[in-house]
Amino acid sequence: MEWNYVVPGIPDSYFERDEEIPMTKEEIRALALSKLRIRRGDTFLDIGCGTGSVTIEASLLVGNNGKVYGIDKDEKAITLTRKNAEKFGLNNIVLVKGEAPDILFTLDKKFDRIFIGGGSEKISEIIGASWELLKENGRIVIDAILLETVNKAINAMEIMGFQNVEVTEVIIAKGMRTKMGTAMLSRNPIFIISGDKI
Ligand SMILES: C[S@@+](CC[C@H](N)C(=O)[O-])C[C@H]1O[C@@H](n2cnc3c(N)ncnc32)[C@H](O)[C@@H]1O
Repeated sequence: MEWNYVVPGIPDSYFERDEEIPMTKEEIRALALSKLRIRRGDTFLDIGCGTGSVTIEASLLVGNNGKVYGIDKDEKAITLTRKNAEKFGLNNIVLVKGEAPDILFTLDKKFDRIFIGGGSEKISEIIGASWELLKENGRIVIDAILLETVNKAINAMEIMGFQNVEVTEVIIAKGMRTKMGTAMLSRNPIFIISGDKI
């Protein structure tokens, strides 16, 4: 599979899927990647890589001089992400099966950018660990569905000392053709939380 465009937002249909494994959908993914402000050569950590769509896009954005680490507690998610990495012909990706936050301390690596797409039950601890793993001037982005996760994430980010903490709520509606015309179907709201380690 080829993606030669310089902007993120690979169509969802380009990815191998498994009905048991969730995926960050293309519009939300494009926004989250934009908030991450990824640079060529960055070292990127994707916590809860799921289907691998964020891992794949980050891999393309950091390029051959960069590196992407994908973590998931579910072996099936790791296998699916690997399949997608192969489908897109990417070789700057390292996949590790394990549960955050514990697995994060075994990586022995510092990161320029961290994305948290899973792990809502332990979000405070995962944000704490991410602070330790982020380089100076590193940036974190968290996708959340639950209000409780947003609340915990903001508190944890403030306690750790993240700067420029911002919360964006996104509600995507997609057009669906009906006999009468095009009806808009809303998806559930997603919160995108971002901050800097300065
Ligand atoms: C919404 S999905 C992420 C989708 C992914 N961003 C993508 O683009 O395909 C969340 C993932 O986080 C994983 N997860 C949840 N809690 C975790 C934890 N504590 N440590 C590691 N992975 C976790 C789940 O197994 C699931 O695959």
